[in-house]
Amino acid sequence: MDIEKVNSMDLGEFVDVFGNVTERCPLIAAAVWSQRPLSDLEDLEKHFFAFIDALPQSGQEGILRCHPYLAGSELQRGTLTAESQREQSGAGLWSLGADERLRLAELNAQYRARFGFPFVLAARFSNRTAARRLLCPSAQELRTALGEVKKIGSLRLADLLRADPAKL
Ligand SMILES: NC(=O)N[C@H]1NC(=O)NC1=O
Repeated sequence: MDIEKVNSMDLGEFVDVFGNVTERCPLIAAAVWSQRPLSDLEDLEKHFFAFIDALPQSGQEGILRCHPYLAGSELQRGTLTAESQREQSGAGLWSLGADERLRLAELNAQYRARFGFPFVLAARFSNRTAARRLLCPSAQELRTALGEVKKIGSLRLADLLRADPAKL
């Protein structure tokens, strides 16, 4: 997909295509649409991130709260968004053993209790040092978690832009 195609989309089409670049936050895509014409694909990503950065803390925490738990019940039930399902399954979270699933559920619960939003990690870049984030000061952790939201968004945008426009 090229930038001319992106700039030619009406609001409905744009939100259909880009509405889940930030998980369950189509409002961000709607806001980016009103910034057209976009100069290039980098500009598109920049507007998503600028919107997130400009939100008050309550809005930034709201974005994090729209994310599903990693390896949570939604993954088991198959009720995640298509993107999350792909990312979490691809990172092996679907096939965790019972012990690992329990350990992750405990970490998710501890993290949620400490920070007030779910633990967010770009699962496709996952590594096992992530549990250390539980020990971070809250302001630092909010920045880290939003950085993960942006990594997830970049990967989702890259997938969409690689996609054949004829299939969109
Ligand atoms: N909680 C959380 O990090 N969720 C996610 N991360 C990711 O890469 N896909 C998700 O659904």
